[in-house]
Amino acid sequence: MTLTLRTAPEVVLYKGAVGTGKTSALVAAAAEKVAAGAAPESLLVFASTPDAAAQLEKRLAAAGVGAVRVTTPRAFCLQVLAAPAAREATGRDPRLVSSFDQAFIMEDMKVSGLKIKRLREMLKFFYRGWTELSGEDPEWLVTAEEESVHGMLKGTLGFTRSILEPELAALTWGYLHGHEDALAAVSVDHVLVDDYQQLSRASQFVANMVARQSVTAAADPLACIEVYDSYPYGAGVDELEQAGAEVRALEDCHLCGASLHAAQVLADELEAGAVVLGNPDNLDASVSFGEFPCDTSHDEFSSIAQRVGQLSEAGVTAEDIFLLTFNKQWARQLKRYLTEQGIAVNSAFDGRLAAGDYRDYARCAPARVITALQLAADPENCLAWRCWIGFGDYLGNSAALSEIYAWAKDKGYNLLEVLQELAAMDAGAASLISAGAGRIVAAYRSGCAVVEQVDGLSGLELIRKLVAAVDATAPASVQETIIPEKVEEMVVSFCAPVPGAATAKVIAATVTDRLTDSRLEGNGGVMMGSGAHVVGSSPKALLVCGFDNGFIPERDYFDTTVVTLDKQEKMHEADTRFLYTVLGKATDQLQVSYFTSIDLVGAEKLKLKVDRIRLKNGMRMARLTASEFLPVILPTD
Ligand SMILES: Nc1ncnc2c1ncn2[C@@H]1O[C@H](COP(=O)(O)OP(=O)(O)OP(=O)(O)O)[C@@H](O)[C@H]1O
Repeated sequence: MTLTLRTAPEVVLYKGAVGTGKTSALVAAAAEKVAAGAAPESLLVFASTPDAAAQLEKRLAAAGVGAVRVTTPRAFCLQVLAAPAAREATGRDPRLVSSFDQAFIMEDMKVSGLKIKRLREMLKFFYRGWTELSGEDPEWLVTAEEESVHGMLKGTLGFTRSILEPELAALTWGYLHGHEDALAAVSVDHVLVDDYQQLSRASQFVANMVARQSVTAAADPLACIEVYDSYPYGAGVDELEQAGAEVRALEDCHLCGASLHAAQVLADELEAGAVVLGNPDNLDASVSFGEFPCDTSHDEFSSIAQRVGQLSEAGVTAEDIFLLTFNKQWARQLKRYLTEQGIAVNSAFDGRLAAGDYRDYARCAPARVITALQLAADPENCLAWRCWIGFGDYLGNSAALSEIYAWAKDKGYNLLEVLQELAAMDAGAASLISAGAGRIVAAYRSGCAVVEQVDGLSGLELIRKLVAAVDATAPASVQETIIPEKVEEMVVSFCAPVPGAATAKVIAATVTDRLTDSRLEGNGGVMMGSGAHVVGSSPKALLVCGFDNGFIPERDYFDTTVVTLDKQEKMHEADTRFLYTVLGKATDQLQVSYFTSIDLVGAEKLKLKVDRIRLKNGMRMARLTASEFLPVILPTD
C-alpha cells in the first residue's frame, strides 16, 4: 500500500548542494511572503535541529521577519500532542522516553523472551517503520512474533503514557489525519522547511499537512545524515517533487575554496558526477585551508587556542568560529583547556547523571533523585513512576509488572491508576495478581511520601530535601554507603542553574530537556560541538579538531575482526556523507588539526586507533595518524 504525501497547493523546492544558499533562499521566501501581506503568524518555519532553528531565527530577524515561529518538527509535534484532546485520543502524554528511561522500557520488553540481539533488531525495525509510516500498511508486520512484540511495546508505552522519539511524528500525523478540527487548529498558511532531507518521513508528512497555501522546502539529498530525527528520509525529496513541487536548482557555492573542495571530492565519492559545485568567485582552495599536525593532544589544544586568538585578532567574532569535535570525552578536555585560557566556549550540556546501574540503589542514587524530582513536578508522570518502581531490582521489577499489566490490560488503566488500585487492595489480593506486587506497592508508597515531603519547596532547598527523602527510601544497609553531599553535588550540577525560586516543575523541565535533547547552551563564545550541532550554522572559520583515525573513522572500522567488510563499507559511506555535510560549512577558512602521540592508556580510553607503540621515557606511547579522510580533502594544486 502506498501512502501519498498530502501537501499544499503551492510547493517550491530549493535544491542544491552544501553552501549553495538554500537557507538564504528560504529566508528570502519568508521575507517575500511577509512583504506581500502575509502576517508573520501565518508562517511556520521548520529546521532540523534546535541549534539550526536558533540560527535560522536570527537570520530571519536580520532579514526583517522577526515574529515568525521557527521550530523543529519534534517540538511542534510535542506541542500538538499536549492538547487535552490529543492526550485523550492517543492515550499518551507529550513526554519523550529519554535514554535513561529506555533502560526500563527495555527491561519490560525483555519479558518477551526474545534474545537481546534479536529484540534490538526487531525494535529497530519497528522504529524505522514508524518513522516511515509503515503502520498504514496492514501487511507491515509479517510474523506473529513481530505482531506480539510490537503489541507489547505499544502496550508498555501506553501504560507509561510516554512516547519514543521515532514514534512521535507518526503519532502526531495519525492524530491530525484522523481529527480534521485539530488539524485545522494547528494549520498555517505557509510552511517553510530547511534541510528537508534530515527529517524523518513522518516529520515531512506532518510539515506538509499543516500547510494551507504553500510549502517552501530546501533540500540537499546528499546531506541526508541523522542529526536529530531518527531515520532521516532522503527519498522524501523525490516524494515532494512527485507531489508537484516546482524545483529551483541552486548551483553556485558560496563557501570558501577549501570547504568547497572538500565537499566536491566527498560528493564525488558518494555519487560520481552527481554534484558539480559552481565556484562563482573562483576561490583558491589552498588559501583557505590550514593543516595543523601536533605532537600531543595538549599541543593540539594549545594550537587551537592560539588559532582562535589569531582569528579574533583578525576580526572574526567568536560566534563565527566553530570547533568541530568527534569524541565527547576529548571535547570535554578541550573545553576545559580553552576555558582555562580565558576563551568562552558555547557548547552543549555535558553533565552525566551517573545513572549507574539502576539495579544498585547506591550507584543510581542521583538518578533516583532526578526521578523523584520529576514525580514532584508531576505526580501523574507515569514514565517516572515506571522508573521509580524499578530501581534496586535486578530486572527493574519487569517480571512483576508484566503480570500486573496483563491483569490491568482490559481495564484501560495507565500505570498510575494501576498503582493506586493495587495500593488500595489488601496485600493478599494484590499478591494473587503478582507475587511481586508487594514490592511494587511499597515502592509506590515511598515515592508518594517523598513527593509529599518536598511539597511547596523550591531551589536548592528542594533538591537538598529530595536527596534526604530519597536516601531514606533505600534499604538501611545501602544508606550507609551513600554520601548525600556527593549525590546533591551531582544532582545540582545536572540541574544547574537552580535559582532559589525555581519550582520542581521548572527544574524538572531543564532536566527533561537535557535528557532528551542536545543543543548549544552557552551565551556567546566560540561554538563547539559535534556534527549535529554544526548543522544549520554557517561559520566563517570551521576548525576541525582531533581529526584522527579512531575518532573518525571510529576505531572499530579498522578492525575486521569486529566489523564485517559489508559493515565497513557502510561505515565509510556514512562517514563520507557526514563529512560532506559538515565540512561544507565554512565561508572563510577550513582548518584541520590532529595529534600523533598519546600514552597508551589515554589512547585506549579515547578509543583511538593505535598504529604503533613505542617507549618514551619509560612510558608506553601510542603512535596515531591523521584521519584517513585528510588526504581526500586536502586541496590539490
Ligand atoms: N548569493 C550569495 N552570495 C554570497 N553569499 C551567499 C549567497 N547566498 C548565500 N551566501 C552565504 O553562503 C553561506 C551559505 O549559505 P546558506 O546557509 O544559505 O546555504 P545552504 O545551502 O543552506 O547551506 P547548508 O548546506 O549548510 O544548509 C552563508 O554564509 C550565506 O550568507
